[in-house]
Amino acid sequence: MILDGKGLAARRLELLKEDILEEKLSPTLATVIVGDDPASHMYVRMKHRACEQVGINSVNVTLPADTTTKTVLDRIRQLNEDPDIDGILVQLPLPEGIDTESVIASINPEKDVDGFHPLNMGRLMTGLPGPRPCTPKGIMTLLSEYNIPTSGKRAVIVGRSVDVGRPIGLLLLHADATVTICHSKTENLAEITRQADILVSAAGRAGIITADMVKPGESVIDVGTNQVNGKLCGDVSFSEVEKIAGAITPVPGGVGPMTIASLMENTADIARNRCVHFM
Ligand SMILES: Nc1nc(=O)c2c([nH]1)NC[C@@H]1CN(c3ccc(C(=O)N[C@@H](CCC(=O)O)C(=O)O)cc3)C=[N+]21
Repeated sequence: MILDGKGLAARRLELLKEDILEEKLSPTLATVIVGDDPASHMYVRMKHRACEQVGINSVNVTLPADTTTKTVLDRIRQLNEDPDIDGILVQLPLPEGIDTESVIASINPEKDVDGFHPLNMGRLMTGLPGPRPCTPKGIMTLLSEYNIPTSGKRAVIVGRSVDVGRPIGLLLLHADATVTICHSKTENLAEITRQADILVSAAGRAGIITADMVKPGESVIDVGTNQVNGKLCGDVSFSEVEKIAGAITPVPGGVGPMTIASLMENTADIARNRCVHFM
């Protein structure tokens, strides 16, 4: 079965649009992009398009690639203090020379739509409510909407990034999965991935998940967004793994659109709660 992230995300955006109207919310998302990386600009444009679709206002701040960390921090302070801004998203990766950790830590945690602020990472770790990182949240929505069980199941994650690998591990753990996080130093990777009921690949290496690494019936979630000869492809060798997996997400059309849907949901949640729910 192919897991249709694109279709599910579209349905969720429709529902969110109705909720925003009914609840008379007027959320505003601010995006901050530093430099001129074409992929980053494309992603930010997609986020603004989604905002338009659901009735979220959006503003963008673009800073030149040679901006100093201090200038980025100053702009974020302005957005933090602006009562008209509900959510702040700093598009990653930031150009070399900018202190990403300080930038993320400077975002008001109440406006942190990505859930990347250390306080919100702590809330995720402990299971307290808070905004959850968008890609992991989108994956959990996809699993639950397709009734793919997690409780007692073996989840194997390939990749230990702070934005995907680690937080999806925690969300799956909170959902009572038995979680293994693999990475570039893992020995006998195929042996481990073959034991999974749910395999999440967030390694960022095209084609690293091959048919021999997947057991029949396994659910395979592909987070890869790799450019290969100008074409977007995932971490999974789709054509061979599709025949073995019980369920699999395509790239494009799988996790990517769910990430954007989660971002819209987080932005609306922040507008609803405004310092209440997350504290
Ligand atoms: N602060 C921050 N938050 C992020 O959430 C964040 C980020 N920085 N930096 C980059 C990554 C990447 N990311 C994607 C979002 C949507 C698609 C997506 O919708 N992709 C489409 C295809 C797009 C295409 O056609 O190229 C799909 O998979 O179907 C992909 C990747 C969010 N990220």
